[in-house]
Amino acid sequence: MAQYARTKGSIALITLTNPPVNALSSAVRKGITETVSRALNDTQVKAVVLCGENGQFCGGADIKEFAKPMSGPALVPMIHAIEAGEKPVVAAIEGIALGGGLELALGCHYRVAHAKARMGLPEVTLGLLPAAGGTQRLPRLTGIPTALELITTGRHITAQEALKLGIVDKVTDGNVVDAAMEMALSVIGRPLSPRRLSTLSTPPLANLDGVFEAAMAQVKRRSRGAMAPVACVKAVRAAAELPYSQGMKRELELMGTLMSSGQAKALQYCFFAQRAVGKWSLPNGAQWNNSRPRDIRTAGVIGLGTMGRGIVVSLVKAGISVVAVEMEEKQLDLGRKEVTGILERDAKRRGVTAPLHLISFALSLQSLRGVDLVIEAVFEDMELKKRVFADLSRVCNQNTMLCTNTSGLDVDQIASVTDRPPLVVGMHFFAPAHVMKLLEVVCGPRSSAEAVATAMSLGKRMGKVSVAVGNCPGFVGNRMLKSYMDESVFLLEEGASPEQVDQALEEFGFALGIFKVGDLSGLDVGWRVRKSSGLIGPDVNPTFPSRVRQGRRYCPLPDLLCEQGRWGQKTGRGWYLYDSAGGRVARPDPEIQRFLQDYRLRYGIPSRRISEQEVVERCVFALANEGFQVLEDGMAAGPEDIDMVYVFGYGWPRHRGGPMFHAAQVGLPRVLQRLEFYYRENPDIPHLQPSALLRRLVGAGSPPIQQWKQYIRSTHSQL
Ligand SMILES: CCCCCCCC(=O)CC(=O)SCCNC(=O)CCNC(=O)[C@H](O)C(C)(C)COP(=O)(O)OP(=O)(O)OC[C@H]1O[C@@H](n2cnc3c(N)ncnc32)[C@H](O)[C@@H]1OP(=O)(O)O
Ligand SMILES: NC(=O)C1=CN([C@@H]2O[C@H](COP(=O)(O)OP(=O)(O)OC[C@H]3O[C@@H](n4cnc5c(N)ncnc54)[C@H](O)[C@@H]3O)[C@@H](O)[C@H]2O)C=CC1
Repeated sequence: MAQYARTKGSIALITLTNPPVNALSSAVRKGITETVSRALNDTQVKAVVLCGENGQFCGGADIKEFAKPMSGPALVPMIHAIEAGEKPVVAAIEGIALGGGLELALGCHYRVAHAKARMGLPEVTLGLLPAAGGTQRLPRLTGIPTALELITTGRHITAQEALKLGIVDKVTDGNVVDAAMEMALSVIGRPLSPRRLSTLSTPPLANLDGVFEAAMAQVKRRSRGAMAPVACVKAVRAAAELPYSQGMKRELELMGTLMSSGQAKALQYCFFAQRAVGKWSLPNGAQWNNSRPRDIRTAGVIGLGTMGRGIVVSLVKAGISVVAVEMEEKQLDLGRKEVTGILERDAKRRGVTAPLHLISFALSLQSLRGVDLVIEAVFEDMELKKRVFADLSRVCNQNTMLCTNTSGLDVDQIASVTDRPPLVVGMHFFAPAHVMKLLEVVCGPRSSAEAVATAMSLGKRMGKVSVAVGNCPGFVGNRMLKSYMDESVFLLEEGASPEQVDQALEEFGFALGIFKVGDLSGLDVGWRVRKSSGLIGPDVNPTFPSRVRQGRRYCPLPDLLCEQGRWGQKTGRGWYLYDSAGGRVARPDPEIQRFLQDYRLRYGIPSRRISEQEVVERCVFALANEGFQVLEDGMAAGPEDIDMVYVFGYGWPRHRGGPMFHAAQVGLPRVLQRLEFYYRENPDIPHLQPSALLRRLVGAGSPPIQQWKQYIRSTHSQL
């Protein structure tokens, strides 16, 4: 899988051939090893050019092989043989040089890149480090601070940046292989020692300790609980302090620990899961590769509140012309100001002009007549949404697709008031919509394949991870979130404090604990939903116990908090105390302690000490348990879909793979046993009752997550 050709008389051209990204599979490594040896031994050959076929240099190690026993030649000696050889080797980098691909290029003596090429060492995102000498060669080339930044973030850089950092020697707009050949011919006979990165010292740096301590503190803050970034800092430190051979030993040691860790497995699972969710299908056989999306050039957004603003920004940044509609002048002005501000700040950061010419603002739905697609983001109120969709049916061209950003209402009911149910889907964004990467595409029973394909592909165009989900209350993400949130407040009733619960969840890896998230999003939002769904308010039978609703345990704590005007950050008080309304720094509030104590006294609930383990298990296993139910109900195509919803929409720690992967990693029998235990203790909490699918999987010997679909008994899958 590496072709060999002799060109221009004295140049050996070695081409990596392993589509689509020329990953370094064992066959490719064997091919490179053999062809490099052939070139070095061929007396006619004076220099070598290494390139990849189909416009891609190399996407790095073959990630699929990580799960298998190692076979074929190892990468490290292969790269070493290139570097140590007595003939100049030039890497011709087109498309990508990532991970092992860039390490291979760093082993070459010269590097020429195409102007559109991208490079990077993204191993950290897979729970690994660049263990083919990347952590040792890059610091010697760029200096320690740059290497630390690139290796700990895994950031891709452009050819221009690579040139500036000295990672490549030349950038060309033309044919990169021709340019590399030209360079190869020009360097024949020049000494190679200064080009062998492993033989160089890292550039001196004052305050080495300070730099590494700051880097370590930064990675620990940025990726709480993740092992790989910490190992990356340690490996680069070895490059700074040890000779190359000992640095390589340290790199290997650290890699060994990471490779066998659950985190690397989780992150690699996420890599493939993220790609798998794009391959959607519907029960009628329509799927990603047989359904054509429409080309969307113009869109309308209705409602310029929290969500509408971010949706407008996302569409405009994808190059789509947008008509933004509000119902009143004041909201329109506020929305216009916010959208313009976000786009201008973003453009300034990137040194480009803000695409403000793509947006127009209006106060009437009539302005949406000619658009290709509309996304509605008005208040979460079924009657209002139905009125808007009925109006849209009348106003818009009969071909216009109509989408709703509802966070949980029945998309089919909304579609039913239109003249075009097949062209209606849910496009459920997450706040802030221009930042969060998740898009749930809600497929109603009458949504056409074309509509689903269009929403999925539009999401991708906006840089989102689009996940197709079924049409049930709360869809996938919010439906599951309910059990997680319920558990967290039940724990407060039983003796925990908001900060104790949050700390346990943040230790687990969540970016923010559940109570901090609540304060951030506004506690009044859920309060309104509970009122409108009849859980609280005048419709509730006053003779019913306060802590029971619809036959199950109910916790009125969030309602009581809202009644006191504690709506979270916006009011300066919620589960925590803030300096002022709109404040961001959460402080524990003694008043909340008293409030919880009084509450427990009033309802005669004994307060007990709750362990961190119980907090995490009850919240996280309840979440996964609902996930099994979502699968059984046919609302998500597979566990990967659920996991990507949580990783990209809810701040789930990626190095734990998502709630379903986490359950598999903990061990399904253990999850089942703990859920059984907690359900025995709390028979009034139905979501702790283990799902039938979980029991079936345990009964079948806990098959790997990739096989779970075979055990789902849904007869009415929506996907
Ligand atoms: C202890 C001993 C020492 C061991 C030494 C370890 C050496 C190391 O240092 C370890 C490594 O190299 S780890 C790998 C580093 N490389 C990466 O992370 C790049 C991963 N790929 C990408 O970012 C995008 O696919 C990319 C940017 C390349 C392309 O993006 P696109 O959006 O254009 O396309 P995708 O849909 O993402 O990809 C197309 C198909 O290619 C598959 N694929 C991509 N990279 C792969 C890779 N590195 N290995 C295996 N498969 C890979 C991808 O799954 C997709 O497949 P299908 O979904 O089936 O089409
Ligand atoms: N806030 C959140 O975190 C999320 C909200 N959603 C959903 O997005 C939708 C909007 O929510 P938010 O943006 O939070 O609400 P919001 O209250 O911030 O904004 C709603 C906007 O719609 C406007 N509006 C109401 N009726 C209208 C009409 N007939 N024509 C034009 N504009 C009208 C209002 O003036 C207001 O500016 C809801 O369905 C909500 O459930 C979805 C995901 C997350």
